[in-house]
Amino acid sequence: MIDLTPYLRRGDRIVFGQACGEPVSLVSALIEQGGQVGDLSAFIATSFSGLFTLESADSFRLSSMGAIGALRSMTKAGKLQVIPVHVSQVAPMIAAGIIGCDVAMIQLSPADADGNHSCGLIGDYVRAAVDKARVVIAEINEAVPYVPGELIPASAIDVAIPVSRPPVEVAPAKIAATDEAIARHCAAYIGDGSVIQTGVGAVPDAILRLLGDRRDLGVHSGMLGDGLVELAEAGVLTNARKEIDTGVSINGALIGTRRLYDWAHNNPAIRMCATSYTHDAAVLGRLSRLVTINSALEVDLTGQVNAEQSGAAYLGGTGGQVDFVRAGARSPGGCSIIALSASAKGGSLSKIVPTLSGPVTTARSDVDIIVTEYGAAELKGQTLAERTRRLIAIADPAFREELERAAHIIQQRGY
Ligand SMILES: CC(=O)SCCNC(=O)CCNC(=O)[C@H](O)C(C)(C)COP(=O)(O)OP(=O)(O)OC[C@H]1O[C@@H](n2cnc3c(N)ncnc32)[C@H](O)[C@@H]1OP(=O)(O)O
Repeated sequence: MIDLTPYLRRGDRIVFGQACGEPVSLVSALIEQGGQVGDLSAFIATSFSGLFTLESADSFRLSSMGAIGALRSMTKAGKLQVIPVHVSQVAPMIAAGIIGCDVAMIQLSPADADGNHSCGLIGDYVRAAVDKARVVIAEINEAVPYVPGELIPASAIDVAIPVSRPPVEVAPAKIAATDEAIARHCAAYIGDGSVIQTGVGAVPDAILRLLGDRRDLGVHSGMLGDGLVELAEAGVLTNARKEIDTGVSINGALIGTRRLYDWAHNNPAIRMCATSYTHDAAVLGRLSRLVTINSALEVDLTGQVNAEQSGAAYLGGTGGQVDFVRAGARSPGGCSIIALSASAKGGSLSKIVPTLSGPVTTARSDVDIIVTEYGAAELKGQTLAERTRRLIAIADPAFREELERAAHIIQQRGY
């Protein structure tokens, strides 16, 4: 195991590459050795490695922009502090020193003939961390694909650690009947030439499976999963009609399995980008027919969306939701969809609620379309009363009467 202590100072603030770009060897070493250095803090946006546990939290203080993946249990135990921030703002905050970055710990592909390493599986805030850090420690993993796009020159790396081990993989989620029903309603908004932004998981995968008969789909997304490979191989994903990056799928994170990583290796049809490109309003504003699809925990009867907390429990995150909701809703011929199941906890809890139990992630003035397994509620430009009617129509039938009663009280009282 690499000895990190010569490179670290007491009180250092560390930024880790995230998701499947997590530098597993470096994180493991820091968990072992952090206590010897003392007073360390670290930021990571999401983690699927399983390395962050309640015990590992003793080595350094951890913060994140949400409670995604394995980070959820740490948030619950008070071992992880959440910074509410749009994905588009993480890199600028690192650059400005608001999210401290004395040390960048990242995972990269082997270098090309020009001495440049590909960011491989994660673009997003890696470059910002490299530019800001006093020390850049990079795990050079020969199992990481060389994905065209965001490159880090060898000269920017202070400590290069060669490793050879499979990078973190996230297996495709199991698709349930509810996911399929949600996907059908979402897919109705995706036509020939649409440009898709979506996350990874059961609903996005179910949507992609329904698009086999579309022509010339495009992608401009914060992340891509295995589901995209099939569409690309079937000739459906051509990016041919995009106004910018024609012929190329734009993304900031590959979250999937070896199948996706092999497909992306040296593939000119995909570009790994920083969030300053994937989530930037000016870039997104140049795309027509952009359909953005994100998820949530709750939606209230006026269309306010909560993707972060259920009561005191932090379960999700702000993510790129607002960046993409605004972009989709403004894109000519495009739209933005918030897709969620109508109920949680085995049907015992409605996700369409009179009042949110947590914060507003997407404002009702930004919201466009809400989809559940019972249909789509188009809210943009609708009055509060009409929104309430449309949202109750897509709520779980078991809760509709209760929601009608609550709506009546809200309407008498005034919204
Ligand atoms: C690489 C990058 O770009 S980083 C950006 C990462 N993305 C984000 O941060 C986006 C933020 N969004 C999210 O975190 C997710 O989409 C969520 C949390 C909003 C929804 O996640 P999903 O997994 O689709 O929701 P799902 O319905 O499966 O519920 C997840 C859990 O929350 C619980 N839950 C969901 N809704 C509710 C609710 N209204 N009340 C209570 N609990 C709820 C579920 O029971 C489930 O719990 P379990 O895991 O113990 O079974």
